[in-house]
Amino acid sequence: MEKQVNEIVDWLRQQAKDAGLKGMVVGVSGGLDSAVVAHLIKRAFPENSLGVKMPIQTSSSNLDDADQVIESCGIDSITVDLTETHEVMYTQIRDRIKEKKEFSEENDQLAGANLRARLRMSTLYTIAANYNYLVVGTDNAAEWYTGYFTKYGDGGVDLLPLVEFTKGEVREMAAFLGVPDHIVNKVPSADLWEDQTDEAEMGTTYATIDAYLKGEKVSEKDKEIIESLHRKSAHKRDDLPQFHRG
Ligand SMILES: Nc1ncnc2c1ncn2[C@@H]1O[C@H](COP(=O)(O)OP(=O)(O)OC[C@H]2O[C@@H]([n+]3cccc(C(=O)O)c3)[C@H](O)[C@@H]2O)[C@@H](O)[C@H]1O
Ligand SMILES: Nc1ncnc2c1ncn2[C@@H]1O[C@H](COP(=O)(O)OP(=O)(O)OP(=O)(O)O)[C@@H](O)[C@H]1O
Ligand SMILES: [Mg+2]
Repeated sequence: MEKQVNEIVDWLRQQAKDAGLKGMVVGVSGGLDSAVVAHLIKRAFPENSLGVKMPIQTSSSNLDDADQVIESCGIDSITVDLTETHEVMYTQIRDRIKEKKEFSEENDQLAGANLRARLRMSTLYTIAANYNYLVVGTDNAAEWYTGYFTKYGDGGVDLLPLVEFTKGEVREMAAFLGVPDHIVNKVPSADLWEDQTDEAEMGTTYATIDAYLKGEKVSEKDKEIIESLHRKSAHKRDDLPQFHRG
């Protein structure tokens, strides 16, 4: 694992150099993937890395976990509470749609959830612009393949250092880097609504997606779920946006 970590750290430094920028910023949720990225950017840029906590009705236990991640790698940090921003913005948007009597109860939860991810993206880019930093994303191979991220939200980043690593490999990397044990073993959650878990929403497990990506055999049903998620999210991985060419 040391070799992979050193390679990523070198790559991060090279990316900053190529961009003519000084360092990197990441959102720290208290989850596994951002814990690993926070450790990696702190290693790459000890004096020019920043972890940003951006609670939106976030539980105190996730906030504690984010603090523990920050402490475990010693990264400089900042907190921008977006709870009120989200509330004001989403209420206003919903009210205008409701006036037209076109509000969808069915789509409400996901629409509000994706707005959370996009407010965090805007916050990270605003901070990056101040510090002359790049914005680092946390997607791993399983999330990228299945499109389990918000387009222009947590998917709206400059670099994806973990995109070739399975969730299991990210977990191993976390243990190697000294991420606290209970975060290494935490149930993955996008934390976009109460009790959300990635695996319940996707309808399959990370272990299964990891196995599939490594070319191992998985059940026909799991294969169908994974391939369907992959197909439906192709637009998120393609060159963006699609151009009309006459
Ligand atoms: N074929 C197509 N060509 C071009 N664009 C297309 C399209 N189909 C949809 N779209 C556009 O994409 C939008 C839908 O995509 P998107 O907005 O991303 O939304 P969607 O994929 O529906 O939802 C995001 C998913 O990612 C999960 N997520 C989000 C954030 C963080 C995490 C996490 O793990 O932490 C997980 C979240 O729980 C949810 O399952 C549509 O509203 C439409 O604008
Ligand atoms: N409350 C938050 N504060 C700061 N950043 C956040 C917050 N919630 C989500 N993010 C950002 O969105 C990214 C996507 O969330 P995701 O849940 O996939 O990753 P994670 O929480 O780091 O790990 P896991 O998938 O194991 O929960 C996070 O890695 C983080 O960069
Ligand atoms: Mg999470």
